[in-house]
Amino acid sequence: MTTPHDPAHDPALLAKAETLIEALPYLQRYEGRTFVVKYGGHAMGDPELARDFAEDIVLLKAVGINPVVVHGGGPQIGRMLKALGIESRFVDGLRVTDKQTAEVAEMVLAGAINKELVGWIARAGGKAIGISGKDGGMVIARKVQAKKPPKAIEDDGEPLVVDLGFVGEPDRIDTSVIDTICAAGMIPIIAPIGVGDDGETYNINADTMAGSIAAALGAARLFLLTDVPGVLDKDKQLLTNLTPGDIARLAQDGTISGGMIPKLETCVHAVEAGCEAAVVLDGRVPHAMLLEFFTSKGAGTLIRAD
Ligand SMILES: Nc1ncnc2c1ncn2[C@@H]1O[C@H](COP(=O)(O)OP(=O)(O)O)[C@@H](O)[C@H]1O
Ligand SMILES: CC(=O)N[C@@H](CCC(=O)OP(=O)(O)O)C(=O)O
Repeated sequence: MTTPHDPAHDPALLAKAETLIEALPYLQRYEGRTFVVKYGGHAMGDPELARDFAEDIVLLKAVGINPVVVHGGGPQIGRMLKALGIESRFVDGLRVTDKQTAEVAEMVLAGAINKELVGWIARAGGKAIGISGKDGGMVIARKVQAKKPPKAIEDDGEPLVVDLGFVGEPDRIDTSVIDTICAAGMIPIIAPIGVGDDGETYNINADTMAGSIAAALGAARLFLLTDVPGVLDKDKQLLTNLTPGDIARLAQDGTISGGMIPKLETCVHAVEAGCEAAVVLDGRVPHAMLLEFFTSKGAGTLIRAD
């Protein structure tokens, strides 16, 4: 004989219901708002994580939030350049981009990766439109000049200005293309490529692109998915809340370094220019974004203006 299953006393089912109820105030507060999510090239290698990511994005859309995805693809560009016998060189974390490299970057970002992500969203039951910053004249880029680190300072004491070639940063953003896609019930997937006033194609760092788009949209959140649990202190403990002032101190005392510096500069720019808050979180954790957003515990590091 079997005992009939009693859902009212099943602890696992009750826990699921509690999790949904815990999400209710967040759903009410953010309905109709925009979340910009940067999905980095490192996180894309694992198909299970890509599937989880797509499900999270489709869930956000289903509950009335407008997700806007900006993706990277640095490792994938590097592999394609290598296969073509072209060397990759980085200065200040930015890829030195000659004409041929710009063509490869556009092919990999706006072609292969962009359409792969559109496919993942479709498999999760959503509708995505894949575009780059060039489409609809959305992102007009200006050329970036990099300064080499202090050790490269020349004899006359002046930092050596390096010509990065066709590396850009957003100068002007027309958000009407994004608004149109969102209003049609679809999810924009954006490759970090822009066009200059000179008509040239510019390769834009994906964090920078996401931050500028979040600021232009006045997004409720900018999520930057990376390969660490968030910003860590000198004892490797997670710093859960930071302001631009805290970030300046952490940069000065050397707590943050490498790729985390431009990433946090992007967050500071975004929160000071109209985005409500930015979050650096671990893209290797399944459903990290949902945990951060829909539970009271949160995850990762939240950055708000002072
Ligand atoms: N204080 C810090 N906390 C966390 N990560 C840090 C810190 N300082 C430097 N980092 C480095 O920043 C890296 C994240 O930046 P980056 O490699 O540019 O990420 P992504 O490729 O995901 O854009 C981490 O993998 C880590 O090595
Ligand atoms: C100018 C510049 O460096 N552009 C980046 C664009 C891709 C990117 O940023 O990808 P991830 O987020 O995966 O690193 C590049 O060429 O690698």
